[in-house]
Amino acid sequence: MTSLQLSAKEEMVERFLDAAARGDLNQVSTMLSQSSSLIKQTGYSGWTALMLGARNGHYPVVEALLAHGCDKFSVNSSSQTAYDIAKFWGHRHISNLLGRTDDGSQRVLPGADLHQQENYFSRETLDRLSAKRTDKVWLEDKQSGPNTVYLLFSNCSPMVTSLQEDDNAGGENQLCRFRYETVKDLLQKPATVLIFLGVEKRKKPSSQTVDGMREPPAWFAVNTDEDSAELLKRCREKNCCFPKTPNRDLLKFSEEEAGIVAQARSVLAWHSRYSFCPTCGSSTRVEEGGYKRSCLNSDCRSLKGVHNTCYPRVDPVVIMLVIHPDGNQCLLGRKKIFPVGMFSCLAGFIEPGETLEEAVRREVEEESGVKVGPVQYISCQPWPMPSNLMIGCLAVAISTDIKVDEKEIEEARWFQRQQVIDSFRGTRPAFTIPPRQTIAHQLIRHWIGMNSNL
Ligand SMILES: NC(=O)C1=CN([C@@H]2O[C@H](COP(=O)(O)OP(=O)(O)OC[C@H]3O[C@@H](n4cnc5c(N)ncnc54)[C@H](O)[C@@H]3O)[C@@H](O)[C@H]2O)C=CC1
Ligand SMILES: [Mg+2]
Ligand SMILES: [Mg+2]
Ligand SMILES: [Mg+2]
Ligand SMILES: [Zn+2]
Repeated sequence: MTSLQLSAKEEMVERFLDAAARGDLNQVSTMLSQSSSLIKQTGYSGWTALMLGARNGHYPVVEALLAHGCDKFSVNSSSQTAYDIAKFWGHRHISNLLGRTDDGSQRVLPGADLHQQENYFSRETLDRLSAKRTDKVWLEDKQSGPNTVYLLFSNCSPMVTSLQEDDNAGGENQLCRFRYETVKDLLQKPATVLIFLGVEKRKKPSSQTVDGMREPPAWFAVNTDEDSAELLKRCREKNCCFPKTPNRDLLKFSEEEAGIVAQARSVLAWHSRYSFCPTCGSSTRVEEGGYKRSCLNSDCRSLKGVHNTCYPRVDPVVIMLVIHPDGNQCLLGRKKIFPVGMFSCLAGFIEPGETLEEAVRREVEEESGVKVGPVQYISCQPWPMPSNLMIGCLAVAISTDIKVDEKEIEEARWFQRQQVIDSFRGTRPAFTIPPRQTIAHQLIRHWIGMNSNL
């Protein structure tokens, strides 16, 4: 396409991108002051100004774009961020700048790659204030506070409002929020479980108003055995519901709400499964803002010393993308229950007395027959179904013959890097990639972004 065929706007975007690629800081700054939206535009190459500045080693341009608040996590069509590009081309000073976390911790851990992937269910919107869980007076005061927020759960599913897709950034479900007056009768019922989730994290001090002087709102989750139709009557909005496909619907929240749901649902699921003392079978009492169950039998061993049976459990699971020794293929598998055509990373529960590296090697060999050498941790994800912690790793295979364990896996296959890229793009997909909310999706994306030939 010649420049004559470009619209005025497209032409401006191309001039801006060209300035960033050439390292013309003056022109980049001038154009940004005229039109700030240029910062997120991509040209025909699918690259942003930040990516082009990073590709060509223009530190001042990258610095200026970051100062203007550009999104350093946006990716090009090969799923690479500006950081990946700078690192690949050996512009260390730029990859260090792009990889820097806000607290400057990269300087404390030199050489560490601190550009951590944020996974769905991982965002901490609330400050858990765990020290307040034993402060009964403070907790009771918070329960009836005028700005306290309650979430209602039935059978460990949250009550939600279903939104049209564009109503809410990234989410189709929104948690229904209640005040004390609407739920206070429920709190009196013996079967109700109340969890203190935390208080809202303070926003930056710049937005200080009269409101800013108040204590941040506390959040609680309530699970009751009241009939779900009765619970819905408390809600004045028309389209509130308890989702019919609870697990799938947990993937439809905004990032902020997903983190809260992960916390609440895992703790509530623990209560629903551990109502009696695991040590002696007696009844238990809920304590510490819903974070402890103490045995009511005064002779019980669980009351002496610290017993992990009194606290909510987390089950660690390793999930790994196994890379072929040639570096250009990855191993994916499918379970019978997966949607048709979907392949995902292999995964498995860590067993007692096992390191995460050994768990990766054992699970991969059990499920696919492939032997694994080096293992590298990448990122993790709370997975509240009911309370797993998915520990995401890359692993390098040292053998390649596949022999699946048919009890666990229907099929496992090596996929070429190009097949994976095509599947991300949706062009001639060889298989379906798991949804973006899963750490499996993010691990596959990470590998694609890591060692591509730009
Ligand atoms: N977020 C994500 O991207 C993904 C999440 N997952 C989650 O990881 C979990 C584990 O993966 P699998 O391949 O099923 O594990 P797996 O390969 O260890 O096999 C599951 C079997 O392990 C046994 N097991 C051992 N400890 C267990 C425990 N604490 N809880 C339940 N079963 C236990 C059971 O016999 C179960 O049938 C799944 O339940 C799934 O929810 C799995 C894949 C992707
Ligand atoms: Mg498995
Ligand atoms: Mg297994
Ligand atoms: Mg297993
Ligand atoms: Zn007991």
